[in-house]
Amino acid sequence: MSDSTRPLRIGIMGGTFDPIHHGHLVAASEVQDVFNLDEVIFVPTWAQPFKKDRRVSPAEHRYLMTVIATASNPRFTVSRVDIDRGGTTYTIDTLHDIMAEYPGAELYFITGADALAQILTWKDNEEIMSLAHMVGVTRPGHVLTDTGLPADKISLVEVPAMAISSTACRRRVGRGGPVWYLVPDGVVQYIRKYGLYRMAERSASTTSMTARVAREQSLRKESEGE
Ligand SMILES: Nc1ncnc2c1ncn2[C@@H]1O[C@H](COP(=O)(O)OP(=O)(O)OP(=O)(O)O)[C@@H](O)[C@H]1O
Ligand SMILES: O=C(O)c1ccc[n+]([C@@H]2O[C@H](COP(=O)([O-])O)[C@@H](O)[C@H]2O)c1
Repeated sequence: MSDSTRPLRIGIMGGTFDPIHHGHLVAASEVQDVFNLDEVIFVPTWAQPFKKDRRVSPAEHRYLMTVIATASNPRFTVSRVDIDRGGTTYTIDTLHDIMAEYPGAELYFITGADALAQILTWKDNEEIMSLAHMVGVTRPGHVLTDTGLPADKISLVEVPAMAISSTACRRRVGRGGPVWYLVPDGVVQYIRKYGLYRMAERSASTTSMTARVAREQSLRKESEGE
């Protein structure tokens, strides 16, 4: 329950969310509980600086999937600040935008162990840590550590292990596999409705088609005695 005499405590979960999955949701829910956060704001990126060489789904799809996934939790909201600002998504800008919307709030920026390990390479990371408390959460396959980071600015939280990544979800859909129970039901249906992540399937089938045509051509040449 929120205490009106203390500042609002706002969690921020930034992510590419392509698609959002239960690993993101469990992490946010656990941190909300541990720090008694009034709200956790999910902030889909526009262009994450370290993912610029990747194909990423249009921001509106990622935003809508995030809205669908979080709709049932009264403490979860979704912000468009990174999408509407556009350009490269730097967390320092995210924090300034959220601070402008919630003056005086205490900010808690939530990251998985993999993202936390890179934080010293983020733009203006010292200022980031002066504006928000960083909360690193456990993630299967990654070591959660605060080595080299200022102890008073970081907390480490163990969350139920969810061995899920957006990459694995995209690959599953691409090969026609299920993502039920890895992502919320509404997100499964959204992915199907808009045919997201089928490129991998198409390019795989194109590749196998190309290989088959080449094989057929070489067999024909052999039989024609060339
Ligand atoms: N299974 C998980 N458990 C804990 N934290 C997670 C998990 N998946 C993602 N996160 C954290 O959520 C934030 C947003 O992650 P992101 O949207 O990049 O998902 P991802 O699964 O890592 O995506 P991709 O596979 O496309 O790189 C990051 O801080 C990341 O570390
Ligand atoms: O500010 C930076 O330099 C920076 C560099 C890499 C990642 N981030 C942020 O880290 C969050 C998680 O990103 P991602 O791609 O792992 O979902 C997201 O909010 C990104 O904007 C931020």
